[in-house]
Amino acid sequence: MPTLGVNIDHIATIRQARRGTEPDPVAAAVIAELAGADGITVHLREDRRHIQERDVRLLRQTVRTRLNLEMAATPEMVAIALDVKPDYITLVPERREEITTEGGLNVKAQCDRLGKFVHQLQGAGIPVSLFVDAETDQIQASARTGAKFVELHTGTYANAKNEEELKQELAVLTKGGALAIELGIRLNSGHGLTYWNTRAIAQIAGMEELNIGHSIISRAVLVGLDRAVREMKDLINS
Ligand SMILES: CC(=O)[C@@H](O)[C@H](O)COP(=O)(O)O
Ligand SMILES: NCC(=O)COP(=O)(O)O
Repeated sequence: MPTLGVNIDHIATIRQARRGTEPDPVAAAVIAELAGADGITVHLREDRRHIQERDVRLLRQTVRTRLNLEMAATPEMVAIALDVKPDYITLVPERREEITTEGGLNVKAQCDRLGKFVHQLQGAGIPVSLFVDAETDQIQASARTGAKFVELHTGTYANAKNEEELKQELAVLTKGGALAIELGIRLNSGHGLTYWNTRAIAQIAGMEELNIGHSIISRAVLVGLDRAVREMKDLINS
């Protein structure tokens, strides 16, 4: 069964709404690890809309499991990564205007450029994963870059409108996963996974890690609200 990487970007999104200090993603990472997370994932976006460089540097010191740094393939981000040295890096596409990551990298169109980043990062001892759609040509191109992992983008599967679409997308991911394994690439998946759609993805042969954030943090807000309100009432009444 795959391991679970908990993406804590969404904790930082709440903090950045007030540009304040809470909730602190570093504290969230500790709680996630104590609850059994096998890894912590953060996406340091170029526009710094949620996770900040400060978070990544502190997490490097505090995370006891694995720190997965998601980032765009740019010289600025590579310099940060080489300095921080996360346990692994996931290269992802970024568009400033997007609300969240909308699809996988076009590795086929930028095989040489991405290959250079992969070579530089893996040469420094940091395994690289490429966030890709489960398409044959993208997975084949990923293999040509020398990246050790791919992370299959599960967003289209997560957005399926009915059972038939869900089945179709699951078949696409299963086929893509099999191709990655056949080509000797290790397999992760993530994006949009929830308490309802994750099990089937966890059962794909060779799946090593699922990176899940939004659904876990959304649930945490709801299951934690009762206690938070009670604590404030107690404080007021004390
Ligand atoms: C690459 C990916 O699927 C996730 O990391 C996702 O992008 C989380 O970051 P955002 O919440 O900024 O989209
Ligand atoms: N790479 C996917 C990830 O880290 C989490 O995505 P989401 O669960 O927040 O959609």
